[in-house]
Amino acid sequence: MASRMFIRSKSIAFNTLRTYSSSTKLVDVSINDKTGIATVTMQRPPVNSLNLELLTELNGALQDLGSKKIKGAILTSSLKTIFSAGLDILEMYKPKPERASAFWTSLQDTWLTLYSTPYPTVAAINGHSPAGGCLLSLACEYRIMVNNYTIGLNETKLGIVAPFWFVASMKNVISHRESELALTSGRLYKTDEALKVGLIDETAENKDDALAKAEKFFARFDAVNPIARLLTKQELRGETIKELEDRKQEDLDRFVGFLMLPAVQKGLDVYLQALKKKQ
Ligand SMILES: CCCCCCCC/C=C/CC(=O)SCCNC(=O)CCNC(=O)[C@H](O)C(C)(C)COP(=O)(O)OP(=O)(O)OC[C@H]1O[C@@H](n2cnc3c(N)ncnc32)[C@H](O)[C@@H]1OP(=O)(O)O
Repeated sequence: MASRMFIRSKSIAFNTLRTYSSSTKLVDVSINDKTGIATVTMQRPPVNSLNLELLTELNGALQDLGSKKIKGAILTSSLKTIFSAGLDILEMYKPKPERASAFWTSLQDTWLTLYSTPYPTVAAINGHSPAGGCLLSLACEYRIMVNNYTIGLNETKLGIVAPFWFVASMKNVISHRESELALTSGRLYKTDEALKVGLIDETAENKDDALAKAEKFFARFDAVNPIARLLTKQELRGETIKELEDRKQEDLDRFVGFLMLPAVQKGLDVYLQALKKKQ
């Protein structure tokens, strides 16, 4: 983990700022050359559900930013009412074991990259953000959420269990007690409720407001030594990162084994049917 961060901290010092824009099919990255702020936009309609391809592109984009001199990165969505619907349930429903392994590994890797970025990160949560969507935002350093949406780790509502690093991500942001209440009941918080428990840091009127507030958050570091900032982040996050790095294979085996259980497949089937019937 230490090497993950140190390599990137060197790149902060040696690269120069330049205008940058890159768009893959599922992720758009742009760097504002005046502010030095990168905006990473997930764009997988209809709901930005996280499949193998989106996660692979997102991880690549976040890693690339580690070699550029940026002031910070904002993670957001191109969709009007959804940040991310979480993991693509179709990746878990009747999966081929090899695809399920690649999918889960890409989620682990994306979380590891985002949780340990050398640059500051803000989630501009411009829509609903259940489960894996909430996980992505929890991996950022700061969360700004547009009013009247929902966020939370609702895994138990799908009959599945949030892995230890999902739980740790939440416990590192809100209290142990609130995490227990939230996770066991699969609670989705409305924006104002999320603010009250500290799951998000600020609310916003709309996406533009969220982006403007993110810029102000990054300005907090103008007078802070970037290496001191990074080492402090590493100190605070290192233990959680190391636990997943040490238990990555065990976590993968559990995930694939869990998906193969008939009761889990039945639960996902019921949940998917309910989602489709909603219309
Ligand atoms: C011990 C180790 C065990 C490990 C266990 C595994 C742990 C893994 C943890 C999982 C975390 C997850 O992320 S699971 C995903 C959880 N996500 C949700 O519960 C969200 C479900 N979706 C919604 O609530 C809503 O779609 C929405 C609020 C996000 C948006 O609502 P809206 O009304 O705008 O859109 P629709 O509901 O009509 O959806 C449009 C379209 O998208 C399909 N859809 C929605 N969400 C997902 C999804 N997560 N994956 C795949 N597909 C999704 C929905 O069915 C609609 O499809 P159709 O147009 O075909 O009907």
